[in-house]
Amino acid sequence: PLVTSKELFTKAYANKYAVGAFNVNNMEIIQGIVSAAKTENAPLILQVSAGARKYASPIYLRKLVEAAVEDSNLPIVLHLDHGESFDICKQCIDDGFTSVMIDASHHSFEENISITKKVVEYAHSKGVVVEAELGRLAGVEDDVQVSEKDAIYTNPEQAAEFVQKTGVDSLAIAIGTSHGAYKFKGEPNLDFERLQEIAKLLPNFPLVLHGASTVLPEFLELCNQYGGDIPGAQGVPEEMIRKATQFGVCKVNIDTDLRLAMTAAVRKELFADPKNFDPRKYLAPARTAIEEMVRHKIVNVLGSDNRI
Ligand SMILES: O=C(COP(=O)(O)O)NO
Ligand SMILES: [Ca+2]
Ligand code: NA
Ligand SMILES: [Zn+2]
Repeated sequence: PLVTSKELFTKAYANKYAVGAFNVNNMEIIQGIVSAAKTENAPLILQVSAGARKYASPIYLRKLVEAAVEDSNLPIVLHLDHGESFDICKQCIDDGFTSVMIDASHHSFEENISITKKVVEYAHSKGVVVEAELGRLAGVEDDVQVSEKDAIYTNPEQAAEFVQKTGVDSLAIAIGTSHGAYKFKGEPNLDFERLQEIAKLLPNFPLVLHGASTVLPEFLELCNQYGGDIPGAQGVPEEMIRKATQFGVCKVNIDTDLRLAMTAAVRKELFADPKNFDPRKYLAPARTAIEEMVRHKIVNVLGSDNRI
């Protein structure tokens, strides 16, 4: 069924695992993710960004997710990723989303609180849960560009005050991750002391990790082997994500690893069969690549297998 993340996060927190939140843009991506979760008996968050709504149009994504729920019978959350305003959050809530993120983290602390509070009031009146963000990730999130200097890590005391004043259901934090395929200049590292401090001040409160793709080398190499040009990309090592799930992180956002898996499979297939012009011939392997990658994440990184 279509569910909110409330119970999913309560169980994830108690058992120290995280629920995968995967960005979706089309049918094959959704099918790949959902079949992986079905195989592994894992709860699932399918998240839609503003860019995805523009690309596929809201109604197609909504209906595709409805089909996924009906076909898989999994507990699935339909979540708005990086909602930029109260209006888009309201629109998605009215459209049947069970969870929305209001990302007002680039505003002042006070402004972030007031916008988030407004979304929480409306969402809760409709039985929908809210994710907000405090702190700034660098990197690219569709059309949200944050430069390195503006990236500010989450302040633990501010996080506690923010949650108390807004009534938000989960909080995306900045501890060193960033969006996209170029996450670290030097060695990858996350501020685990900061994470533990936030978790200590917000016991039993679900934290969200954005920019959590690993940029899996196998797909990076395949992309570059078959005509891609993605030099020097690197993500968050999987053991760091696993570690984060031990300190209150209940939702892990993954988009870039999906993109790389799909692109690698398509590039490889197009090279393999130059005579082919049936899209199904390169979209089916792409779907399978996504399915296998998501199964790997569920079992080896998130720990959300057999949690239904
Ligand atoms: O945070 C993300 C995705 O992050 P990645 O680019 O690391 O997949 N979406 O909101
Ligand atoms: Ca933000
Ligand atoms: Na989100
Ligand atoms: Zn994000």
